[in-house]
Amino acid sequence: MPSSRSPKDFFRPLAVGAPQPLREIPARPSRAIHFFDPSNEKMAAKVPQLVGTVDVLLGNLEDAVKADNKVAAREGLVRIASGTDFGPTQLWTRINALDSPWVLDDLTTLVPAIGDKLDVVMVPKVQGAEDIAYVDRLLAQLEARAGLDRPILVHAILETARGVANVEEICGASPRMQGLSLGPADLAADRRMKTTRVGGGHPGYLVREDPRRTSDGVESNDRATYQQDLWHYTIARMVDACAMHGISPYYGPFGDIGDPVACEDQFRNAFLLGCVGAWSLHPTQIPIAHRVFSPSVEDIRHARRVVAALQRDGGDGTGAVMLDGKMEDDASLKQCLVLVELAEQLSAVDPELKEKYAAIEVSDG
Ligand SMILES: CCC(=O)SCCNC(=O)CCNC(=O)[C@H](O)C(C)(C)COP(=O)(O)OP(=O)(O)OC[C@H]1O[C@@H](n2cnc3c(N)ncnc32)[C@H](O)[C@@H]1OP(=O)(O)O
Ligand SMILES: O=CC(=O)O
Ligand SMILES: [Mg+2]
Repeated sequence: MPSSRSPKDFFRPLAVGAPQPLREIPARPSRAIHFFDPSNEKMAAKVPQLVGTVDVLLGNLEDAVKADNKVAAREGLVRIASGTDFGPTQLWTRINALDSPWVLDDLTTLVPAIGDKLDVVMVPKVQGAEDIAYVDRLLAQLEARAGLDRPILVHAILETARGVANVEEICGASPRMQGLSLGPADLAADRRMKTTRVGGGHPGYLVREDPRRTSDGVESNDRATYQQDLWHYTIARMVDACAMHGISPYYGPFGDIGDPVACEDQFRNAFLLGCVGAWSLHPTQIPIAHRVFSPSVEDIRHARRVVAALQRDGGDGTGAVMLDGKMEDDASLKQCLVLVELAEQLSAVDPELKEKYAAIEVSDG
């Protein structure tokens, strides 16, 4: 709960006539948040065919859209959203930064025109709870004027040092908060990190094995090195802050479009640490994110076996059992239930996965 609003006011609409804030953020699958530039005709033309093949389509208005194209991008998004039936696919937008000359027009144009279709507004370069409070109030006023019956949710990008320092208060700043994404490119610049890439690792960020002496006492130069994850600390902080506030963490962009293997590794690290999805910048990154952020058949088989073992013969999930030589108890059951519930949510939107998960046979023992 943020300190700026008293608990009794936290779930009150911030404008007369605005929709009632949600008490719980619905866990809708969002394995890939696919970015497109609505001012780019080729990309825009691809949007209708991407509907149904990706969990989230995001019309990007901020970085990567040329300053001269900001108005065209905003208008393009209104046109695309008005003319497209998004079916099961969510529609998000990334507005311009709060100190930019475009953001006010972004919100005052989009909410009346397509507010009924917009699920989430992504806000870049969020520094603290005050940024979320500003967007929260403005959205409430615009929703009230537009007569919307459900609140538009807010997603913040974690891409400034101050934002990272304030991550907990950002997550708890509004009942609209849906999630956070790591923004490694802006964050690296803001922190004055000495990297030049958009996400991913760096060969210089490593640990080296200790020197080894051969039997005749000579030091071997053959020392293994292990590249480390530059983003581990920030992702871990983000995951904890999001879990504490019941919202979702995401890895952001992976700029090396031509390296799907490293992209998959970076996404998987985020998945294992607790993230629910990542950004896709190019159509080739959509299947990578969908694959990584969907638990494997093997993991679901194991998870169901643990659940079955602890609930066998009317068991209530407490106590300890042995399965394949390993101890399973209340805590491992909870981990397995995370995967089982995720498989159920994904089955509701992905018929191929539904079939795969449904075909899993769980053996006894
Ligand atoms: C770094 C911090 C951040 O803020 S990251 C988020 C902001 N950046 C973005 O949103 C970038 C989005 N992606 C892009 O601009 C492009 O994919 C980039 C990376 C420039 C590559 O484009 P391009 O050289 O055209 O790729 P390509 O020739 O392989 O494209 C093949 C066909 O696919 C299309 N395409 C490309 N990207 C998208 C996309 N994101 N969504 C929909 N369609 C896309 C291309 O237009 C091209 O189409 P066609 O086959 O020629 O008709
Ligand atoms: O907006 C994303 C980033 O990495 O910067
Ligand atoms: Mg950024």
